[in-house]
This record gives sequence, C-alpha cells and structure tokens, in this order.
Amino acid sequence: MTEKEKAAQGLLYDANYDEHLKKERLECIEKCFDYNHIRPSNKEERRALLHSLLGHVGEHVTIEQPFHCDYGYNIEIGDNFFMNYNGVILDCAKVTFGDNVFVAPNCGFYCAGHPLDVEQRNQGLEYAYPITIGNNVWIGANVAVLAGVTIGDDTVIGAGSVVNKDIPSGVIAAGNPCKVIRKITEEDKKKYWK
Ligand SMILES: CC(=O)SCCNC(=O)CCNC(=O)[C@H](O)C(C)(C)COP(=O)(O)OP(=O)(O)OC[C@H]1O[C@@H](n2cnc3c(N)ncnc32)[C@H](O)[C@@H]1OP(=O)(O)O
Repeated sequence: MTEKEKAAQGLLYDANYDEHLKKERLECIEKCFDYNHIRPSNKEERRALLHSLLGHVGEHVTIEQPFHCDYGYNIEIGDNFFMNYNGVILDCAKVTFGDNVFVAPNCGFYCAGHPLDVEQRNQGLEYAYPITIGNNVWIGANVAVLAGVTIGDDTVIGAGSVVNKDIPSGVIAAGNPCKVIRKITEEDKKKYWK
C-alpha cells in the first residue's frame, strides 16, 4: 500500500518523507504562491487558478489572498463561498464546504494530526481525517477546525473557537473547546447585533 493509500484509509502514514506526497505538496504550494501573487483585481486569473488548484469550485467563489493549502485536489467548495484573508487548509484528507459558506480571516482547517507517542511522531508519521462543513455556515475569525470534524447546516461558529468535535445544525457554537451556546431561532430574524 502506498503512503497516499494509507492516508485515505485513515491509517498512520509517512507524510514527511514520502517522495510522491512531497512532490504533490510542492506542486500545490507553488500554485498557492502563484495565486497569492495575482493582482487582487485580476478576477479572471484568480478564478482560473482556483479551478486548476482545487478539487471542485462552485459558482461565485471568492478566496482572498493569501491562501495556503497542502494538496488542493482534496478541497471541494459549493456555490457562494467566501473565505477571508489568511485561510489555511491542510487537506491531507477531503475538506468539503457546502453552499453559502462564509469564513472570516485567519481560519484553519486542519485534517492532519500526529501521534502522541514521540517515537512514532519523530518518524514523520501522521493521520488524516476529513472535515465537512454544511450549507449556510458562518465561521468567525481565528477559528481552528480540527481533523474529522463535521459542522452542520445553518450554524455559526464564534470567533476564536477551536472546533474539536462535531457541531450540529442550526446553532451558535463557540469557545475552546467549541460548545453549543444556543439554537438559532425565528427571534434571530430581529437581531443582527448584540
Ligand atoms: C466572513 C467574515 O469575514 S466575518 C468578519 C469577522 N467577524 C467575526 O469573526 C465575528 C464573529 N462573531 C461572533 O463570534 C459573535 O460573538 C457571535 C456571532 C457568535 C455572537 O452570537 P450572539 O448570539 O449574538 O452572541 P451573544 O453576544 O449574545 O453571546 C451569547 C453568549 O456566547 C458568548 N460568546 C459569543 N461569542 C463568543 C465567542 N466567539 N467565543 C466565546 N464565547 C462567545 C457570549 O459571551 C455570551 O455568553 P454569556 O451568555 O455567558 O454572556
């Protein structure tokens, strides 16, 4: 089994030293470099590069620069997506965003993790679990979404959260670790600020 196949099966794999994965990552970060150096006003070139970088790009997708990811082809984005400055996606597994997702500045989506055991970790071993974000999700600034997490539809994640477990649909959740604060209700139609 190749290291890439092990990763896809959720097994520990050699991310640091495997030549094939290193080559794929280098190709990807070269493309990220190119993306981050396109003039912000050159929307056509930005769009074309995102299509060549990512696995799927829906309609009306904006990713502000700078943006960084590891492989690109594992990222699938629905329609009407906005990611603000300094987005980081460590996509050693699939990262899927539904439709109408807003991501604030400095957010990270980290599929990767390393063993707690020091001998395994120092061999460069890693695991990769997918991240899934539903439809109509707003993720506040400086949020870290960790490996294996699913965030349900219509949910808001408060700024500064560390999302280490699944979050259900239709709620506000925040904090470190991120917990549900309350459901979003009809009353919220009357409220847009404190
Ligand atoms: C796409 C873009 O670029 S967006 C631009 C960047 N903007 C942001 O990142 C803003 C993100 N917004 C937030 O984090 C907001 O606090 C929201 C949306 C979660 C607020 O939701 P509201 O329901 O209005 O929260 P409200 O202020 O009433 O707080 C409810 C409780 O949650 C707590 N809370 C709210 N936000 C957070 C947070 N980010 N982290 C921890 N606790 C929080 C409050 O302190 C309060 O607790 P209390 O009841 O003990 O006092």
